[in-house]
Amino acid sequence: MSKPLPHKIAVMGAGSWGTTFAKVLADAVSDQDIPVQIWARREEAAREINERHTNSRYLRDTKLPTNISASAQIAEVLTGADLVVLAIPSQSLREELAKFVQYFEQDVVLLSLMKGLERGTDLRMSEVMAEVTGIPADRIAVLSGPNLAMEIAREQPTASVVACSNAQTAHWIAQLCSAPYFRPYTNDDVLGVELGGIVKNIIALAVGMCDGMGMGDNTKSTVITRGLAETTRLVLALGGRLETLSGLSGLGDLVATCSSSLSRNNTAGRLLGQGLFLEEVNDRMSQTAEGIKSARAVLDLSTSHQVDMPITESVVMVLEGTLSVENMAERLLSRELKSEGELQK
Ligand SMILES: NC(=O)c1ccc[n+]([C@@H]2O[C@H](COP(=O)([O-])OP(=O)(O)OC[C@H]3O[C@@H](n4cnc5c(N)ncnc54)[C@H](O)[C@@H]3O)[C@@H](O)[C@H]2O)c1
Ligand SMILES: O=P(O)(O)OC[C@H](O)CO
Repeated sequence: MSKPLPHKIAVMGAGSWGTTFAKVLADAVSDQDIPVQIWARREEAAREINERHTNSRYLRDTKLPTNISASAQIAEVLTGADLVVLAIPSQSLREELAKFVQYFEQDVVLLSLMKGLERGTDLRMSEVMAEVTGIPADRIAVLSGPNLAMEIAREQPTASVVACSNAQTAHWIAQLCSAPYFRPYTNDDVLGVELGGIVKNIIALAVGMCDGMGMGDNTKSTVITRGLAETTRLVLALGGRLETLSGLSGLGDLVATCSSSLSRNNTAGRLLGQGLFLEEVNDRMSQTAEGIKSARAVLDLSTSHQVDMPITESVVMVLEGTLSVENMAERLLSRELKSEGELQK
């Protein structure tokens, strides 16, 4: 028997992707009378969405569907929601979830849109969600793919992946976010899908650095390709599947993020490559660039599983001030020669 439609969908986070994905959901379920409600931290943001159907801070002139409402009250948004979508910065998830958990409905399904690894624990967001809420894995899913929010807000066609250990849950969510301009596939390799989305942010920082230093397409293509190789080594060492990395949440997202000036990680890398200090870059970024915070956690995770991730390691060194961007290429190119096909640790 298939799972019944939800009574209500809650989206926690009124930033760039939370608001855009709320639009995807609202467009997907528009003929089914399912309300979509966004939780915004700021009252003014909630009021703007309700009264003007816009979120101008993040999505400029995008008009949001009228079946989206917003509130700054956590209890109001979560009450009655059978699907809760989480779209806040990864490093704040644990703290925010602790406030949300008391309002979750009995059989709620959680969907993470986040692409970061928790510093200090090296946990993926789906793992933090399981740990904090006690909700079983068959009701925790992640969505990841080449999904630059601004393009999707403009309804430019794209695809994505809904990953859950339970195929029925993944299919249920995929149906709920299948819009004319958004096509979700399903996958049961949650680890592979999630890690692809996390590591590509760090590779995009590295590609941005190359760009900022004026390097050309050969260099950037080399970083993207070898970035995929080190992502693959990590995913395989942790039990994910090789084919996930050639899919939308692996290669697809890596290519989109590393080649787009809309990417915050790519932009942050470019600014570092142009010689700005990290503090200056952080000051200029008004939105979340997950790779900056996750890079150290990814390196720690790889070290604890003896996985070699030289690009990630170099990015961490640049971020932590122990390597200059100018010396990054020399550090990477002077390593011992090896066979291209080595996908093991
Ligand atoms: N923007 C994209 O194109 C995109 C696409 C795919 C995935 N993602 C991922 O989705 C997640 C959210 O990204 P986004 O683009 O919506 O970020 P954003 O910076 O645009 O918005 C983050 C939102 O979270 C809110 N928030 C709630 N609690 C917070 C707290 N404790 N600290 C700080 N902010 C808090 C902020 O007010 C803001 O509305 C990230 O993990 C990102 O990697 C983003
Ligand atoms: O803007 P970024 O760098 O956070 O990337 C956004 C999305 O993850 C692209 O899929």
